[in-house]
Amino acid sequence: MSLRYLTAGETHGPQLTAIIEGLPSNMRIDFEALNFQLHRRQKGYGRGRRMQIEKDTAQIVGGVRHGYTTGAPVALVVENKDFTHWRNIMNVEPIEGSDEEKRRVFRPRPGHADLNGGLKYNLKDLRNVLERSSARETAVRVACGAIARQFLEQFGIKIAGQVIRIGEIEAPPHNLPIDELIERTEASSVRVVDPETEKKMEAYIDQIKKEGDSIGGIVECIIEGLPVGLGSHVQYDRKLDGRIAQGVMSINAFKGVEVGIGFEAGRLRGSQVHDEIMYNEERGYHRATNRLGGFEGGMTNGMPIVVRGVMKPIPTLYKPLQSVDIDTKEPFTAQVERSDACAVPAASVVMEHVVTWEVAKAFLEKFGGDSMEEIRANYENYLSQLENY
Ligand SMILES: Cc1cc2nc3c(=O)[nH]c(=O)nc-3n(C[C@H](O)[C@H](O)[C@H](O)COP(=O)(O)O)c2cc1C
Ligand SMILES: C=C(O[C@@H]1CC(C(=O)O)=C[C@@H](OP(=O)(O)O)[C@H]1O)C(=O)O
Repeated sequence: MSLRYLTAGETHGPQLTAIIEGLPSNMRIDFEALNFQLHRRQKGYGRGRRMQIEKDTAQIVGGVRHGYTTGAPVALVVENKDFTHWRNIMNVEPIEGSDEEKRRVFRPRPGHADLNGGLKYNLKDLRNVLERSSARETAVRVACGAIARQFLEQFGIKIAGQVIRIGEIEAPPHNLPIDELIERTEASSVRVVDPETEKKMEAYIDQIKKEGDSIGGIVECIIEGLPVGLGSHVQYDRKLDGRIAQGVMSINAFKGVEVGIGFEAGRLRGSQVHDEIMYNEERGYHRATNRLGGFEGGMTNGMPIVVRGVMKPIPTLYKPLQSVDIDTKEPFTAQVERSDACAVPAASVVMEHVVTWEVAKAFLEKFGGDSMEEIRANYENYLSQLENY
């Protein structure tokens, strides 16, 4: 059985819930490290008032005893502190009351799931769509990814993320080692390494917000320390780069994904793109460059994985866009819900964990076992196979 999870819960409901299946037994869970990742997702310049209300922590309610997994499904919940303000609106019982009291949404917001979901599920209160389509759900996706991260870290694998662009402001390229990249982006309000860029991005977000507008950007995830051969060329749905792309595209507001130099590969010649193969005693097989972002044939090639995703601007604007009232069919401006102006730094943390999840899943498929001990033995055996190749 491969690693998988499902989530449930509404953005203004009592909590978000996730069930993870397929984790091995005897894996230590570091609760502090888990909550640190949730905290990282909440930070970031440009977020709205909701993030001041929430104090995300994951409570594990199944599958872990005395700090170690048992091999049973792991269940976890993240509370919505904001629920206290929405208790009546979100009530599962039928309630009397006007549309206003129920906060019924009937003017769909362009760029959101509102209208498509209303039509598809035959829901006349679009709140029944937006409650679930909200990116609030990414809190538990990060929690699941944070557990996957702890699993991979036990094999010396390191994961970093950074913001590459917010609107017109691009972060200058750098060649920092991964530990320094992690340290520098952690200290930045917009998850960049360069303090000058940080200042520019903050001022830019302030300006966009003042104009009642929103802005998107580009984020990058890097994973180092992976062995050759995660994923497979033999079947379309085993190609790990393909699975990562699906994961990234499933994040709210993500409109594109690229691996390594990505779309740039359409402009360059073969001699400028492919990574030449080298060998020496110390490193074994390796590549002179890493333009293909750690993948050939849907498999890892031992170089760091480099994945980028593009996030569109937040759809809810304080100067709302044209829409239609679903009762009267009259033109109207869309309903304004409280909103972020820019969530690109937060989205970079989400993307890290989504990519990490796919990598952990592929790792378990390759070295699968029911306990950490069994997986470690399989892993070491494979490493010696590689060494003797
Ligand atoms: C971390 C994060 C925070 C977000 N915050 C908001 C927000 O405050 N307001 C909003 O309108 N959209 C926000 N979004 C984007 C919407 O959730 C998303 O655009 C919407 O659900 C429609 O999905 P789609 O853009 O993938 O088609 C956020 C997305 C992410 C990843
Ligand atoms: C709650 C989160 O993000 C939310 C994502 C979101 C959306 O439409 O996607 C809309 C906003 O929700 P609200 O209308 O309650 O302010 C964001 O705050 C979160 O990231 O935890």
